[in-house]
Amino acid sequence: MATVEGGTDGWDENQLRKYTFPTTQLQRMSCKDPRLNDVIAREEPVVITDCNLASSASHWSLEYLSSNIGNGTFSVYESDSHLFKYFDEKKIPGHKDFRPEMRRKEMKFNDFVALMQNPEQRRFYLQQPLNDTVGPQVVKDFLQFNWDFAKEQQKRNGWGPLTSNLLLIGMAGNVTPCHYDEQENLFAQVRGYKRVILFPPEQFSCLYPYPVHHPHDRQCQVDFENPDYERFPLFKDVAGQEAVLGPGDVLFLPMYWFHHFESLLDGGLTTSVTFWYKAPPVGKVEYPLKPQQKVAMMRNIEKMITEALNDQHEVAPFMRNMVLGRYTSDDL
Ligand SMILES: O=C(O)CCC(=O)C(=O)O
Ligand SMILES: [Fe+2]
Repeated sequence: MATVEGGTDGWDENQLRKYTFPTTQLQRMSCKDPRLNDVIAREEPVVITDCNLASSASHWSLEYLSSNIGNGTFSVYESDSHLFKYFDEKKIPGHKDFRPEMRRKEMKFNDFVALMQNPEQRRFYLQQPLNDTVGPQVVKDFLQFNWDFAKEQQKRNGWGPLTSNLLLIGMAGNVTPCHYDEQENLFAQVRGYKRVILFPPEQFSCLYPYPVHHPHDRQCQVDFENPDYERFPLFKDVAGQEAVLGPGDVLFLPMYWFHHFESLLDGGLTTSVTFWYKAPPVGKVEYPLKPQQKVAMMRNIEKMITEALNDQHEVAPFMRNMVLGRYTSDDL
């Protein structure tokens, strides 16, 4: 089989894309480190280096998967560029002029393998939740994930149920642009190297997520490769935390943290598996509110206004009327 697979023997700086904003290194910690539980409890991101969460999948090459993953269908995105900017298909009908930059195709795993071997300059990204169509060997690997570790974190932190394990197989250089999700995530890097850049929920105003009614809800509007500082002036103040995740690394990605992922340039394929958990139930509210609670509040208020107006074109003027000149300075 052609050597499109990612390696295991490291990476160098030239494989990272270049951006304008500063970053610091994200903390890395052993799962035996007594500080780890407190870090996760404080909802701080961390790279866990040795918890073997999905190590039983480390042999998931294309060849192995094509023989063992079964005959189910897989969602494979094709993009016009290296950017795979997610959109919510349910929100397109209200946005007649919306033209997604990527398309979803449903195919058998072997069709994806064929595309990987002869991509003809095209860009693809497989993103499919693991389900019960997988073959018995893959079920065995799945059962050997370190569920003890995952369940311990779920219990300790009061997370809700596991909702899905998304299998991601991406081509070198693919980018998932900056967005936030509404679930807790243990993100297991299985094969190849992926860089992640994170921004805390307090940087909401620097990152300018789309309106909630837009198909790109939860995604940042700012183009990291060519920021428009006139439209998005506070992007000048953004500062990230970054890490390169290699095989065996697990990122704890707290809910509402903004994240950008890139499969390293010239690094071959990358394979990752997410462990997404529902948020803990809302307990007793304590003040001051946490930044992520404020982001959740803004979403809820925006949703309520959008629903009540029943016409998304009315949302922007309504919000401007409410805020501009009345809440634009701290003096009043
Ligand atoms: O790995 C990627 O490209 C995107 C992953 C992601 O956005 C997530 O796990 O929430
Ligand atoms: Fe995400």
